[in-house]
Amino acid sequence: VRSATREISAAPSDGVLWIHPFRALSMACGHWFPFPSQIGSWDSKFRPYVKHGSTAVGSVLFSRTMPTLWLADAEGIKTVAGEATVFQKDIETYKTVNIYGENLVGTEGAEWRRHRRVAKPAFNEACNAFVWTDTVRIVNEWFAALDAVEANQNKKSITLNVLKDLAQVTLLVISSVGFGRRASWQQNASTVPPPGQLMAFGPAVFAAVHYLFPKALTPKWLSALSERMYIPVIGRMVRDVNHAYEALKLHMVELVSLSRAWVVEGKVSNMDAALLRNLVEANMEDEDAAITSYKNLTDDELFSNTFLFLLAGHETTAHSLAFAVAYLALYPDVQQKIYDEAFLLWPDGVPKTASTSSYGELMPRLLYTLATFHETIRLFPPVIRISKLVHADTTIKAHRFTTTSNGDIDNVQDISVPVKAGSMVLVDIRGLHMNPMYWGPDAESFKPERFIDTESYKWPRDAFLAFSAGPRACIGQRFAVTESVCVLASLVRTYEISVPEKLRAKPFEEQKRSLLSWIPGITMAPTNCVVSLRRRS
Ligand code: HEM
Repeated sequence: VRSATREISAAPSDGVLWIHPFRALSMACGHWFPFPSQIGSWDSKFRPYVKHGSTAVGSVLFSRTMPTLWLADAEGIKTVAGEATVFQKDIETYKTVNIYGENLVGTEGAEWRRHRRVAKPAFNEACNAFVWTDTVRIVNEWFAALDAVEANQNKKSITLNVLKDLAQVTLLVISSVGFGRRASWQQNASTVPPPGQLMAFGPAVFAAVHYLFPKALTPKWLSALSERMYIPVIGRMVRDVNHAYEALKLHMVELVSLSRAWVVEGKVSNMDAALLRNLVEANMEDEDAAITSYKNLTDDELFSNTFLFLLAGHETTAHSLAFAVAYLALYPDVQQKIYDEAFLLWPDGVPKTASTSSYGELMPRLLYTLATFHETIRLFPPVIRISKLVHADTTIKAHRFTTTSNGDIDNVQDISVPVKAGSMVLVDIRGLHMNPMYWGPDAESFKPERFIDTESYKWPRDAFLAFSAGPRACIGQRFAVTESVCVLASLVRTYEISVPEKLRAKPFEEQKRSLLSWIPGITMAPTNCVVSLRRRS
């Protein structure tokens, strides 16, 4: 440990990192340990960097006696994100999502390029236009369901935890745009599965996401054994996990078979379910050749990417939207500005359907809504950190500084931190987002205006990393932003969002603590986005 500490001694050391930041234990006890002032805590924000007066802080990962450098520095992170051969993904940490095989997020180098080249062409402006039209269609279904609840309860407003509904919205959007599956809003766990299926589509995806960690932690022999004999305590759960993944696989087989048939019969247009079509076509090409052609996917990779996109394409966006809705309940002035923006677009209310051209016309007019979404994921980035393994000796730029009593950063000095091959660099997204060097002394406050450029101010692009950066940046960034802006504008145009009745008399800080509470999970997961919705006249 001592020699590992010496290797990164140019950065101040925070000591030993006892818990691997990407293991299940880090998620299980992430709220309490490491303590929030320590590096590696899910809730440390920028505190450890202030403690050490440096935007680069060293520590040693105990389980691998590996020197690790934590970075909350825009300049240093730009190098790490940009130099893809020196800083490679620590793919070990992505095994959890490799349930069905290798996929885009969990591969590196030539393998990763092969997956990315297959998927990338589907993420274009035509796809974003479909995201817009499908989101309008799906939020209308959601609003109709909300109105039905309101009418049933005979009340003027309803109170609900929006996360479940937003997960449903975002799942329906990725299923429709990416995979051509137009599922109904009404599906839930008790929906009778269609013939040949074990569960309805939506519930199968949610169950698989719910059981992601148990699935990754259960050895194959235990899964098989649980189907043959009674295993006390955990047997039932293991069987439920098996059931969920089998149910999802059956749906994926159906999606793939349909798409394959359409491709063979030449029935698909270039735009329809482009993501699925790309994956399927790559799987069909060169069937007899060895897997050396870049545009080729094995069956396992086809299913694994399908699962990955269903998961990554809805979970992060749903969590971000739920935090955003909680913020809108807490900050009525911000909500009013979104309403004003949305009213100009839709004076008669959100239309029941939208044409694909409305994306290009309306999206650029929702600048404040976009700023609000960005500000939400600055404060609550779903992915809070990314690990990279260092493959060659190199140096990383960072800064030393002092902090004044009002939180201002002072005496900033450039430093260069040498890192050796075999070390790990942890890109601390939440730390960077809370760094006052870029976001000012009020970096922890919610202010969408900081994402609006003016003549004298350009918001610091390099200090915003919610979608990562460089070649491994999120492939679905524009997809997520289009969908989220459309959901937020439509929701605010249709409903007034407020803090729920039982919190109204409480002090603001308590309301905030309650509505913005979260737990560590695959991503930062909101736990209590309970708001009151009243339909606007
Ligand atoms: C608010 C929503 C989203 C956020 C904040 C987000 C964030 C991120 C981040 C930080 C990464 C890099 C992860 C890493 O390197 O470990 C990433 C990668 C990825 N995201 Fe997203 N994402 C969002 C929505 C989406 C959507 C809607 C899709 C698909 C439709 C998607 C698909 C992916 C995929 C496939 C990757 C892996 C890309 C690669 O490694 O080449 N994401 N995302």
